Amino acid sequence: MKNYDLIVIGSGAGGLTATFTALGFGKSVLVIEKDRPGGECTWSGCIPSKSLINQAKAVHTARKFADIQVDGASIMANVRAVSERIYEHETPEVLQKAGADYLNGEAVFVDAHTLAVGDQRVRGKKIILATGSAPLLPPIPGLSEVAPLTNENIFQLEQLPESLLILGGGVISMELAQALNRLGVRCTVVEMLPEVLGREEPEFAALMREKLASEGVVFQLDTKATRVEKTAQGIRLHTVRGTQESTLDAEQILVALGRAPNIKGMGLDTVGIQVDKGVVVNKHLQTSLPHVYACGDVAGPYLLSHMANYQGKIAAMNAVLPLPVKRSVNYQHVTWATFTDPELARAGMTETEARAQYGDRIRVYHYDFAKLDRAQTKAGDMGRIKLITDHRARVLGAHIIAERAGDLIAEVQVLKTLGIPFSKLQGVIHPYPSYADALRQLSQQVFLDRIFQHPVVKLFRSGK
Ligand SMILES: Cc1cc2nc3c(=O)[nH]c(=O)nc-3n(C[C@H](O)[C@H](O)[C@H](O)COP(=O)(O)OP(=O)(O)OC[C@H]3O[C@@H](n4cnc5c(N)ncnc54)[C@H](O)[C@@H]3O)c2cc1C
Ligand SMILES: NC(=O)c1ccc[n+]([C@@H]2O[C@H](COP(=O)([O-])OP(=O)(O)OC[C@H]3O[C@@H](n4cnc5c(N)ncnc54)[C@H](O)[C@@H]3O)[C@@H](O)[C@H]2O)c1
Repeated sequence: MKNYDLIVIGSGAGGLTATFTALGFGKSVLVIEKDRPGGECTWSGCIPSKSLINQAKAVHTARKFADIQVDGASIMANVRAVSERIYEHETPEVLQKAGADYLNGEAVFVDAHTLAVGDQRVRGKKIILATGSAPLLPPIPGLSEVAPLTNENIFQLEQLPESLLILGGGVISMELAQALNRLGVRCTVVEMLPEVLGREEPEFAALMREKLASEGVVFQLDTKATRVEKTAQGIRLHTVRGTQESTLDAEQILVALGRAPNIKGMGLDTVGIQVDKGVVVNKHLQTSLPHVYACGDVAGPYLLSHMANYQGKIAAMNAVLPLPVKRSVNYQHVTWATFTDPELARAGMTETEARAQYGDRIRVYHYDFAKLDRAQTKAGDMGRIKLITDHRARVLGAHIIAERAGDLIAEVQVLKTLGIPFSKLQGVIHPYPSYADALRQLSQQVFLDRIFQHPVVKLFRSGK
């Protein structure tokens, strides 16, 4: 039986990063993958969704100037072609060329160090679980019988449906509802909470919903799905809102209700690896078996590609380096973006979270892109920034809804992570007319506020 320094189970964002990190330290690494390398990001997540979003945005823009007919089949073929292009950098051959061994199959624990892959047995001094997550399918009567769409099969569609019910008003729902609606699919979003995008600053989530609604997406908020059935035309969803029952009809239904960790059939219980919402890990990403680590969606808490990368690197270093002190994860500076149009990006806390922690000493600033020349050059370009700082202008939270918000947040993220007061940005030259200049303009506001908040200036002004 072959013995490895490290066995990585799963080759998505987390597993690939862990593999290349361990290889970089000259360790022997085996990657076990049941499907193709690349994982959700490449095949059924970030990449195909962003490709669909980009094409839908092009169609939406073109429609302002001409009568455009959408060819759903070629759009979906393009989506798949983009995934194949990304995959070229992640194939088993690429992994083997970098020095890893590769086994195709499902890994099952035989004992704490031994894994079975079909008939083969392999042994690892250390093991990393990077098996990701799958769409959560709640036990709504009739749902599994109608073979619903999920992120795992929607990008394989050859044709776009005429109409689509989307269960859940989270990130997947908002990104896909807008894109598909722009491509001519009538979308209805059913969300059980009073507002969509529950992880966002509430006023920005509302702005995003209003934007999508203005484009034609229908929202049923505060609404629970109770039953699903097949009809001659497609799908009928039974819902309840308070005490009011009703039905919604569409050609197909997409389930986007959150995720469940991929752990089934791996024998985790036989070797004593604890599982709660996901695989339970400590701050060093060790599971309840200290030589077994976990990273990415299977562990959480942030189900994001860049967080899987971040954790994958730390898990691999802790697993293979004989250092006396292990590295710890630090979630103080997490950021993410929702790639709707406009994009919605967040770094750090909401205002409510910041107030709960810092009380009324926080400062809150707002910026409207109506003041930004660049935004004015594009009709209908809406945008807002909400910035929350401590009394020394250090960023506690930032929320941007705007064109390129996912990129703009990176500048805020640098200041936040390095502890640089936001007011310092006012002295940094920015290109004109750029979207990023909005941040410089906002920093002038923060800079002036700092001056006016200074006790001496306050005293002087109160004496006037
Ligand atoms: C529609 C959609 C859009 C998204 N967009 C974004 C985005 O824009 N930005 C972002 O940051 N995140 C996005 N995400 C989230 C992102 O895709 C995930 O957080 C990320 O892919 C998780 O990486 P991972 O390595 O943990 O798992 P995965 O990428 O899921 O990889 C797990 C791998 O393990 C394999 N595997 C599972 N079980 C076994 C087993 N027993 N044996 C062997 N192999 C196994 C699987 O086949 C898979 O290849 C999106 C998700 C979805 C669904
Ligand atoms: N741009 C990005 O970074 C990006 C894009 C897509 C997905 N993702 C990741 O994928 C993960 C999964 O996305 P998701 O959209 O499936 O989950 P989500 O957690 O974002 O949203 C699920 C939504 O479904 C609602 N819901 C749950 N049960 C319901 C029910 N029975 N009836 C009606 N509504 C119900 C929830 O209230 C919630 O709003 C996210 O956590 C995110 O991290 C990230």
